[in-house]
Amino acid sequence: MTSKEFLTIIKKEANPTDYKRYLKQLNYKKITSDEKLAVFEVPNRYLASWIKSKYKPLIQHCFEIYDGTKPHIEIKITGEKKSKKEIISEKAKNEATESTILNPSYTFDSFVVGSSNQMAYNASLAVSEKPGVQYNPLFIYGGTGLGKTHLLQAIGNDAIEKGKTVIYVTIEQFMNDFTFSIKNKNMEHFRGKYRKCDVLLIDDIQFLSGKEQTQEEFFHTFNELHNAKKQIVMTSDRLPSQIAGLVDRLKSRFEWGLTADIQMPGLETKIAIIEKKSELNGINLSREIVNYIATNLDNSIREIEGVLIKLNASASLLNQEINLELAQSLLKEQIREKKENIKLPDIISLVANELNIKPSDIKSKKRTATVANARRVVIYLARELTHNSMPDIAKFLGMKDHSSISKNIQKTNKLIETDENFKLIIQNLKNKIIH
Ligand SMILES: Nc1ncnc2c1ncn2[C@@H]1O[C@H](COP(=O)(O)OP(=O)(O)OP(=O)(O)O)[C@@H](O)[C@H]1O
Repeated sequence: MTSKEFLTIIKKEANPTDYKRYLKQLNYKKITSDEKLAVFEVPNRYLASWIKSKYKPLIQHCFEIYDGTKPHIEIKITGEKKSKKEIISEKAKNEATESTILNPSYTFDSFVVGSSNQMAYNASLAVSEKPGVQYNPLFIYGGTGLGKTHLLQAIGNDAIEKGKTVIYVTIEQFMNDFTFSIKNKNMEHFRGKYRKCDVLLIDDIQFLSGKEQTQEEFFHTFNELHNAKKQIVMTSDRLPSQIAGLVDRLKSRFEWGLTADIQMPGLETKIAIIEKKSELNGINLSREIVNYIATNLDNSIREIEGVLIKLNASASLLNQEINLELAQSLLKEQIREKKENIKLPDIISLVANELNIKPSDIKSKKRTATVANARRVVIYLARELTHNSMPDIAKFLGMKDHSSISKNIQKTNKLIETDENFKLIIQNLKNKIIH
């Protein structure tokens, strides 16, 4: 993203007066190669601290919707130079202390409800009306980019308005905060912070997997809050029982309250979301374009949002109206680029990693149920997400001919229709490869 593109995006998202007076002066410099830190410059210290306190989440949101990254934001003063050591220690401190930064646009009002997310929405609303009373903990799960964080933060925004103390963190931030506190012998502060809030919101809890010490600490945090009837809400890309490397006592606790899933919405809800998002961003789209986007994108709402922003940015950079041709060419280009970037070995390593087998097993002659299943998933994803032909895929996997590829795909399609859990696994893998 260029600095100009960034300004076009944030202009649509921010309050117009704030944009004109302050945000326009943001100069986007670069994102680090690991996509973890985006650097901006502004002319003075006052502006830097104002933007940091008020607009950091929205700036992050712009990255998220534009290209699916979620970097930390650093705002430097033009011409100011910091030593590498200073930058690293600042980043560690930020990671450790950043919490309760909620995106103000993630509210219940801006969330479109349909059958795919009705239960999660109703449960979130009930929790925010009476925290700690019903559904404790609430565990929201589903594929990436389908609105879990949106609902989680809507609960937070609502609870803050009601005067509650809210902590929102990703489990990664909780972990960083924990290790930072151990290192600095500041556990009392850490425990005081997490065990004294009214509402604890934890995003992406699946990353607790395998982190034994953090699980132990989180177990005590959980118990303390639960005993005190404080609300806990977590999100995850899978059910607690499917998080490998999570101790049983946490698995069972996560299912004490309510688990509610979010699925990819059907066509009507997708249309309503596109209409809502374009209205919120002041983007004018004809019904024809809305339908076109809704029927052609079915991976995640984040992807749809990204397309809307890109469409708007291209129209404004080209100084033309948004029309169907522009939408078609943008989508075609996006699909082509994606397919070119996805390689068969990447699919194999991701599937192997997610399904807990060795990548070499997939190309081997092994026929155990786990390996055969993983191979089938690889074949399906390779066909869906790359330009490779069936003979290409067969050759790559060392299989006899393309008829076995086609049989595998038929079997996978059947499983997707009949097995909800399998469908979720496929959807998750697809999203992980695409984003
Ligand atoms: N039903 C909805 N109504 C309005 N906006 C939605 C809805 N579902 C998703 N979105 C939007 O889609 C974007 C992605 O959603 P969100 O970040 O909440 O996804 P997620 O499920 O938490 O994904 P991840 O697991 O990758 O973190 C957000 O900008 C959110 O506002």
